Amino acid sequence: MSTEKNLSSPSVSVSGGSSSSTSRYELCKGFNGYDKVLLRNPRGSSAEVYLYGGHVTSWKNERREELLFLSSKATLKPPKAIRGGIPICFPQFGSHGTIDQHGFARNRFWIIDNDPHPFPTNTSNKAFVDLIFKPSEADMKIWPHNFEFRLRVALGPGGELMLTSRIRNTNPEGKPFSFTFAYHTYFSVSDISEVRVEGLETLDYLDNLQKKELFTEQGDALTFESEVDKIYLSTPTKIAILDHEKKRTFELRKDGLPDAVVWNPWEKKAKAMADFGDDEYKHMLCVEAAAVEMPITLKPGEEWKGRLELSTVPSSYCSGQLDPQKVLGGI
Ligand SMILES: O=P(O)(O)OC[C@H]1O[C@H](O)[C@H](O)[C@@H](O)[C@@H]1O
Repeated sequence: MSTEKNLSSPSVSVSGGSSSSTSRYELCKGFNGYDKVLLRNPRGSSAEVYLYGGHVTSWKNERREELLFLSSKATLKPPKAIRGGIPICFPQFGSHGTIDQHGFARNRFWIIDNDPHPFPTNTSNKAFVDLIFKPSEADMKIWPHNFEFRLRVALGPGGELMLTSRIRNTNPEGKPFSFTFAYHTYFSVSDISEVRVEGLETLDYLDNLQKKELFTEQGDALTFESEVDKIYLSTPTKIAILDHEKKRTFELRKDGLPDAVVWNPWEKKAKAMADFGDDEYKHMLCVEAAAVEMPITLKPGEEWKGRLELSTVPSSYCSGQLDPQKVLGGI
């Protein structure tokens, strides 16, 4: 079954969030009849978010080109998470803890929050949706904490995709909790051998393929010739993913998320994944804004905010400009 006919196909839609003359989003039925939210901006860019997982599955530019990778074998069958797009890993990233891989936010149903907590709103952003996820009693048996997880997904005027997570500790009896987190973004790339990542050179990383041991990256931009699964520590707020063949550079900006995970399963692991095509590793790269090394701790009443912004620029504009010193200096 093709992805177009499944996870990406819109059907009947209902407008929502009509606090202004233009609606902020449309609610449609997507794959298997599951609800998804469609965001569009007037210049033609768009994004799609399934309520299952609060999961962004599509982000298209003005020319309607898909910018995120979504596997042709992706399914929407709870409790399986959707393979591709932007899964939310919470309250645990990977196997760094005692609960299931990547936590449970990615395989729970979120709801639309039409009355979100006060949010600093950029008036030029007309396309956005607020989602909320609160744990059920069953979730509290897995992870015994009360929380409210608010996710805003917005499409900027220039087609940039912005995700803001706000997680609040609502434990009644004064109990703090700690969590790890990632926006597990799957970027669509023309050919993995033509891709380089700038902004992570010379940094320390934990290598998941080598028992999470600590190493230091060499001075060059990252390129890819084999499986990679690394957690870069204390990374700059800007990272660039250059796709030479497409002459396109993704810019990833993040806030509140010090780490960055880089993952490509390569051939052998790709073949072992039921919801991933054998050759699809050539056309994707995960670069994940994350907080893994130092878990985030919240006391009751406290809130944490983690923000991701994705945009694209022509490669020639960006290449070579993201040297770590400039990036760290915020230039
Ligand atoms: O298959 P999933 O549970 O979605 O995980 C997919 C991948 O996610 C992250 O990038 C981890 O670092 C990898 O170790 C993991 O294989």
